[in-house]
Amino acid sequence: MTGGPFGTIRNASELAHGANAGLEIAVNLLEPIKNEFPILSYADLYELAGVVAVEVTGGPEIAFHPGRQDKTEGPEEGRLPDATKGASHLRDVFGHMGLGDKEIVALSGAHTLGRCHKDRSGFEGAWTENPLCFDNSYFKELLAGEREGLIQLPSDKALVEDPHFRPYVELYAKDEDAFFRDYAEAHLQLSELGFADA
Ligand code: HEM
Repeated sequence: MTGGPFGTIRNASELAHGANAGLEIAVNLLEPIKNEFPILSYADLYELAGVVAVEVTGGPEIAFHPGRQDKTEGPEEGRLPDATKGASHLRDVFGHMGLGDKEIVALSGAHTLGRCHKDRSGFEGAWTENPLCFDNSYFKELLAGEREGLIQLPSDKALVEDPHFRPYVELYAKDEDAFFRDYAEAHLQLSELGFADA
């Protein structure tokens, strides 16, 4: 199992990875908070920002345990998922982080928030009608199929097309509590990769 949050996204070299386009905006927004609370490591600060973002937009509470140590060297480019690829690629990338089918589908539900930008990923548009609200609408849209004005990436569509992913999409579309429970667990797991058992 490899990877984990070590705060290295603060480095210009990692921000320059294609899959991180646009993330310098979030990194820069967090810098004044780091200056005010230097006791927080960058790794803890970025993870805390993630759980707060999910919570304030209406999503589940996610446990947060501080204590991550920052590293100086980031990962090599090419470890993040490629939106133009399908199920086996997703299993490969997330498998290296110890995450399985349920976690892949649940975590993809974070696309209930935000949108794609042509000048960053090459894709354009939001996944849901209300991209500032964390709910299960991403899964409802996936099952309803593509429609004008909203986006579905090839990697999103893989979740409805793959017979092992699809049952989770169906479950989360009809049962938001199940989505919130599995999302919170998977997010916690991802946020504590490589972090001593707390
Ligand atoms: C399953 C594999 C995934 C792929 C291929 C993928 C790909 C992408 C792409 C291409 C964008 C658009 C970037 C842009 O143009 O600005 C995006 C945005 C986003 N992704 Fe993912 N993603 C994946 C998983 C995740 C996960 C696991 C999370 C969080 C738990 C996540 C959270 C987000 C959010 C919140 C945005 C919106 C950013 C914004 O509004 O600027 N994604 N993703």
